[in-house]
Amino acid sequence: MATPEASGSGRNGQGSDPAVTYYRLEEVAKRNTAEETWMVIHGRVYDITRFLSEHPGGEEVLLEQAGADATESFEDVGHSPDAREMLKQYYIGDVHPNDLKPKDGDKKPATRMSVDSRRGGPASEEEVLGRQALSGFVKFQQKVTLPKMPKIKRTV
Ligand code: HEM
Repeated sequence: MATPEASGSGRNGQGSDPAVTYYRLEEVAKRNTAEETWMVIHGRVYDITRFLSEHPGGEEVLLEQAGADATESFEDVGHSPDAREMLKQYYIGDVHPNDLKPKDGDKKPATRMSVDSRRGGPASEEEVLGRQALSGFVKFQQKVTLPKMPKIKRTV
Protein backbone atom coordinates (compact mmCIF):
# COMPACT_ATOMS: atom_id res chain seq x y z
CA MET A 1 0.00 0.00 0.00
CA ALA A 2 1.41 3.33 -0.96
CA THR A 3 -0.08 5.77 1.50
CA PRO A 4 -1.46 5.29 4.98
CA GLU A 5 -4.73 6.61 3.64
CA ALA A 6 -4.87 4.02 0.88
CA SER A 7 -4.24 1.24 3.36
CA GLY A 8 -6.75 2.86 5.64
CA SER A 9 -8.99 -0.07 4.88
CA GLY A 10 -8.11 -1.95 8.01
CA ARG A 11 -10.15 -1.72 11.09
CA ASN A 12 -11.90 1.42 11.94
CA GLY A 13 -13.69 2.73 15.00
CA GLN A 14 -16.31 5.50 14.87
CA GLY A 15 -19.26 3.43 16.01
CA SER A 16 -18.42 0.65 13.59
CA ASP A 17 -18.02 -2.98 14.50
CA PRO A 18 -14.35 -3.42 15.48
CA ALA A 19 -14.47 -7.06 14.35
CA VAL A 20 -15.25 -6.05 10.80
CA THR A 21 -12.76 -4.83 8.21
CA TYR A 22 -14.05 -1.77 6.43
CA TYR A 23 -13.09 -0.81 2.90
CA ARG A 24 -13.50 2.52 1.20
CA LEU A 25 -15.21 2.30 -2.20
CA GLU A 26 -12.12 3.96 -3.61
CA GLU A 27 -10.09 0.89 -2.65
CA VAL A 28 -12.67 -1.55 -3.98
CA ALA A 29 -12.69 0.32 -7.29
CA LYS A 30 -9.00 -0.42 -7.76
CA ARG A 31 -9.65 -4.18 -7.75
CA ASN A 32 -11.29 -4.22 -11.13
CA THR A 33 -9.17 -6.68 -13.09
CA ALA A 34 -9.13 -10.45 -13.59
CA GLU A 35 -5.97 -10.53 -11.44
CA GLU A 36 -7.81 -9.01 -8.52
CA THR A 37 -11.58 -8.77 -8.59
CA TRP A 38 -13.56 -7.28 -5.76
CA MET A 39 -17.19 -6.30 -5.77
CA VAL A 40 -19.79 -4.91 -3.43
CA ILE A 41 -23.11 -6.61 -2.88
CA HIS A 42 -25.50 -5.22 -0.28
CA GLY A 43 -22.82 -3.17 1.44
CA ARG A 44 -20.43 -6.12 1.75
CA VAL A 45 -17.13 -6.46 -0.03
CA TYR A 46 -16.25 -9.72 -1.80
CA ASP A 47 -12.97 -10.84 -3.29
CA ILE A 48 -14.23 -13.04 -6.10
CA THR A 49 -10.94 -13.41 -7.97
CA ARG A 50 -10.82 -17.18 -7.56
CA PHE A 51 -14.53 -17.47 -8.33
CA LEU A 52 -14.38 -15.85 -11.77
CA SER A 53 -13.77 -19.07 -13.69
CA GLU A 54 -16.31 -20.98 -11.59
CA HIS A 55 -19.22 -18.60 -12.01
CA PRO A 56 -22.10 -20.42 -13.77
CA GLY A 57 -23.11 -17.12 -15.36
CA GLY A 58 -19.65 -16.63 -16.83
CA GLU A 59 -16.59 -14.60 -16.06
CA GLU A 60 -17.50 -11.68 -18.26
CA VAL A 61 -20.55 -10.49 -16.32
CA LEU A 62 -18.49 -10.46 -13.16
CA LEU A 63 -15.67 -8.51 -14.74
CA GLU A 64 -18.16 -5.92 -15.95
CA GLN A 65 -19.03 -5.26 -12.32
CA ALA A 66 -15.49 -5.61 -10.98
CA GLY A 67 -14.57 -2.93 -8.45
CA ALA A 68 -18.14 -1.70 -8.32
CA ASP A 69 -21.41 -2.18 -6.51
CA ALA A 70 -23.02 -5.18 -8.20
CA THR A 71 -26.05 -5.38 -5.91
CA GLU A 72 -28.54 -4.49 -8.60
CA SER A 73 -27.12 -6.88 -11.21
CA PHE A 74 -26.85 -9.65 -8.64
CA GLU A 75 -30.48 -9.19 -7.65
CA ASP A 76 -31.72 -8.72 -11.22
CA VAL A 77 -30.50 -12.20 -12.12
CA GLY A 78 -32.55 -13.66 -9.27
CA HIS A 79 -29.70 -15.73 -7.85
CA SER A 80 -30.69 -18.84 -5.93
CA PRO A 81 -30.29 -19.26 -2.16
CA ASP A 82 -27.29 -21.47 -2.98
CA ALA A 83 -25.66 -18.59 -4.85
CA ARG A 84 -26.26 -16.30 -1.85
CA GLU A 85 -24.76 -18.90 0.42
CA MET A 86 -21.67 -19.01 -1.81
CA LEU A 87 -21.09 -15.32 -1.24
CA LYS A 88 -19.89 -16.05 2.30
CA GLN A 89 -16.77 -17.77 1.02
CA TYR A 90 -15.64 -14.61 -0.69
CA TYR A 91 -16.57 -12.06 1.97
CA ILE A 92 -13.64 -9.92 3.09
CA GLY A 93 -15.32 -6.99 4.85
CA ASP A 94 -17.92 -4.24 4.77
CA VAL A 95 -18.12 -0.98 2.87
CA HIS A 96 -16.89 1.83 5.09
CA PRO A 97 -19.89 3.52 6.78
CA ASN A 98 -18.94 6.88 5.25
CA ASP A 99 -19.29 5.36 1.79
CA LEU A 100 -22.60 3.66 2.34
CA LYS A 101 -25.25 5.20 0.14
CA PRO A 102 -28.53 5.84 1.94
CA LYS A 103 -29.76 3.38 -0.64
CA ASP A 104 -30.06 -0.05 0.94
CA GLY A 105 -32.50 0.63 3.73
CA ASP A 106 -33.54 4.20 3.14
CA LYS A 107 -34.46 4.25 -0.49
CA LYS A 108 -37.92 2.84 0.00
CA PRO A 109 -38.90 5.02 2.98
CA ALA A 110 -37.67 8.06 1.05
CA THR A 111 -39.88 7.16 -1.87
CA ARG A 112 -42.82 6.62 0.42
CA MET A 113 -42.18 9.96 2.08
CA SER A 114 -42.26 11.80 -1.19
CA VAL A 115 -45.55 10.15 -2.00
CA ASP A 116 -46.98 10.69 1.46
CA SER A 117 -45.56 13.84 2.98
CA ARG A 118 -47.70 13.44 6.09
CA ARG A 119 -45.00 11.08 7.33
CA GLY A 120 -42.77 14.03 8.02
CA GLY A 121 -41.26 14.82 4.65
CA PRO A 122 -41.31 18.39 3.42
CA ALA A 123 -44.46 19.29 1.54
CA SER A 124 -44.01 19.76 -2.17
CA GLU A 125 -44.37 23.21 -3.72
CA GLU A 126 -47.64 22.20 -5.32
CA GLU A 127 -48.92 21.02 -1.99
CA VAL A 128 -47.99 24.29 -0.25
CA LEU A 129 -49.55 26.34 -3.02
CA GLY A 130 -52.62 24.15 -2.92
CA ARG A 131 -53.01 24.64 0.81
CA GLN A 132 -52.55 28.40 0.48
CA ALA A 133 -55.10 28.58 -2.30
CA LEU A 134 -57.58 26.59 -0.29
CA SER A 135 -57.17 28.67 2.85
CA GLY A 136 -57.40 31.86 0.77
CA PHE A 137 -60.60 30.66 -0.79
CA VAL A 138 -62.12 29.75 2.58
CA LYS A 139 -61.24 33.21 3.98
CA PHE A 140 -62.69 34.88 0.88
CA GLN A 141 -65.85 32.85 1.15
CA GLN A 142 -66.24 33.72 4.83
CA LYS A 143 -65.85 37.43 4.04
CA VAL A 144 -68.23 37.35 1.12
CA THR A 145 -70.89 35.02 2.34
CA LEU A 146 -71.00 35.58 6.08
CA PRO A 147 -72.38 39.14 6.05
CA LYS A 148 -75.11 38.01 3.70
CA MET A 149 -76.23 35.21 5.94
CA PRO A 150 -79.76 35.89 7.21
CA LYS A 151 -79.93 36.65 10.90
CA ILE A 152 -81.84 34.16 12.86
CA LYS A 153 -84.61 35.82 14.76
CA ARG A 154 -85.59 34.28 17.96
CA THR A 155 -89.32 34.19 18.18
CA VAL A 156 -89.57 32.96 21.76
C1 HEM B 1 -19.93 -13.25 -6.06
C2 HEM B 1 -21.10 -13.02 -6.54
C3 HEM B 1 -21.87 -14.07 -7.31
C4 HEM B 1 -22.08 -15.38 -7.02
C5 HEM B 1 -21.61 -16.16 -5.79
C6 HEM B 1 -22.86 -15.92 -8.11
C7 HEM B 1 -23.27 -17.23 -8.19
C8 HEM B 1 -24.05 -17.73 -9.21
C9 HEM B 1 -24.60 -19.05 -9.24
C10 HEM B 1 -24.41 -20.12 -8.16
C11 HEM B 1 -25.29 -19.18 -10.38
C12 HEM B 1 -26.12 -20.40 -10.85
C13 HEM B 1 -27.61 -20.08 -10.71
C14 HEM B 1 -28.02 -19.83 -9.27
O1 HEM B 1 -27.75 -20.71 -8.42
O2 HEM B 1 -28.60 -18.78 -9.00
C15 HEM B 1 -25.17 -17.92 -11.08
C16 HEM B 1 -25.73 -17.66 -12.30
C17 HEM B 1 -25.66 -16.47 -12.94
N1 HEM B 1 -25.12 -15.31 -12.44
FE1 HEM B 1 -24.09 -15.14 -10.76
N2 HEM B 1 -23.11 -14.94 -9.02
C18 HEM B 1 -22.51 -13.79 -8.57
C19 HEM B 1 -22.54 -12.56 -9.13
C20 HEM B 1 -23.16 -12.26 -10.30
C21 HEM B 1 -23.25 -10.97 -10.88
C22 HEM B 1 -22.69 -9.68 -10.25
C23 HEM B 1 -23.93 -11.10 -12.04
C24 HEM B 1 -24.31 -10.07 -13.05
C25 HEM B 1 -23.60 -9.04 -13.32
C26 HEM B 1 -24.26 -12.49 -12.21
C27 HEM B 1 -24.92 -13.03 -13.26
C28 HEM B 1 -25.28 -14.33 -13.38
C29 HEM B 1 -25.94 -14.87 -14.54
C30 HEM B 1 -26.32 -14.10 -15.80
C31 HEM B 1 -26.18 -16.21 -14.26
C32 HEM B 1 -26.81 -17.21 -15.18
C33 HEM B 1 -28.27 -17.33 -14.86
C34 HEM B 1 -28.90 -18.39 -15.70
O3 HEM B 1 -28.28 -18.86 -16.65
O4 HEM B 1 -30.01 -18.76 -15.35
N3 HEM B 1 -23.79 -13.17 -11.11
N4 HEM B 1 -24.41 -17.06 -10.35
